[in-house]
Amino acid sequence: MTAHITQTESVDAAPFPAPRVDSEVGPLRTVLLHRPGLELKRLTPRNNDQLLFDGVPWVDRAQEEHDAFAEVLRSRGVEVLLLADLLVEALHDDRARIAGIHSAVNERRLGIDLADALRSHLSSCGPEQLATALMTGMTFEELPAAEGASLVRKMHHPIDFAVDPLPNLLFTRDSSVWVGDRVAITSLAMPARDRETALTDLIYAYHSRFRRTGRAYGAHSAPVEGGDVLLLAPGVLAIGVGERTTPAGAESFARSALADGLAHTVLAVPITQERATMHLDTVCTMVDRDAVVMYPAVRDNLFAYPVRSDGNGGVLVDDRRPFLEAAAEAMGIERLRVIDTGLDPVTAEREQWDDGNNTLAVAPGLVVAYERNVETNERLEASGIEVLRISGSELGSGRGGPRCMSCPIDRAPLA
Ligand SMILES: NC(=O)NCCC[C@H](N)C(=O)O
Repeated sequence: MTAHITQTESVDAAPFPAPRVDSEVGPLRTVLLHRPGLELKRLTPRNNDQLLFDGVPWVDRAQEEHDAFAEVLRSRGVEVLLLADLLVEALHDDRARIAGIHSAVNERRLGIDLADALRSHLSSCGPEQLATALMTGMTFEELPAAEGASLVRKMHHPIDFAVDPLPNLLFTRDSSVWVGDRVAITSLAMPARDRETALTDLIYAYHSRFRRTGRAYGAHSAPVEGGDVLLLAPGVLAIGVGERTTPAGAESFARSALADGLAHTVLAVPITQERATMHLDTVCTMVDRDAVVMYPAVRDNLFAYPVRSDGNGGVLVDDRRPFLEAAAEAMGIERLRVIDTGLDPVTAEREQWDDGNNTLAVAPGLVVAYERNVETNERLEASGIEVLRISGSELGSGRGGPRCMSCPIDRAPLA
């Protein structure tokens, strides 16, 4: 599990206004994306399952699709920050370098000698080369030649990973999440993604842009992934509990958000523990102030445990209730509108698998969605939602859509 970095207390005048995110749909001003890079070229039919991809993507095309996604956002006035750029910039700080190297060198895998050698190799790298190693990983044959005598190295296959690649960096949604003016570094459940948070942690700790950003959640280790956290309205969070976020993760995230005054109500929402529904945002995302797009198969059996503060640093947990009812009440609205993703169960299941429900709101009633989910998009439009279509034939092989591939850093408040 990643150790969280204690944030520096620097009070340098920041050239950027303090960012914040209070909702899912407030006009998007700044977003963090990751343009897929060489780490995707590490995927093979032998390792793709373990690395959480459902196939082996055509990397050049995935990059083109991602560039088009970023361009759609820019064309709507959104500032796009790229994770690799932030990482390189942060790695100019020696403390960030130490943290990055520490996260990459696995002594259990490498043994003492090779771990030492790798540490000194990475220490000699410039910020760009180090960032590439941290994201792309290293095979044993890519280690510097000087370690040729290591038994560990001799006994590994040359293309085994000495440092694992991080192909799921593409899904920036999961490794950090903003609530109000604070950022939470999450705790990722799957070993293939564990190290991603070491990178978001060091970016938010050491990149000059985030020097004044406070932390939410703190150094908790119970799994919570950003794809499970929905900011339904200012002060109202929903947290999916399923394959990734655990009950303990939801409880500690809720406790922390309530104690910090970042939320008044947290809805813990059980979801089926399987790959197709790995996060809450695979079955439900907000498309307007009072509307969600939702997989019809879960519509009537999605429940929520409302969690509130007891006023004494503890929490009160209510009995479970239908999610839509509990959400509307906590949001202070009469009804949360639901746009179904197709009535025919086979189409609905196909489009859910292809992230039809995983939309990214650019503003109330304006979302980015994969073009392939034809029926879902038509239904959204029939309900008055404007859909910006992007292609995702290659991007989608990692099983994530526009919301998964984006971490909003700044949204304007809802009027
Ligand atoms: N929020 C999301 O649903 N993120 C998608 C993550 C996909 C990634 N391949 C994973 O299995 O974790």
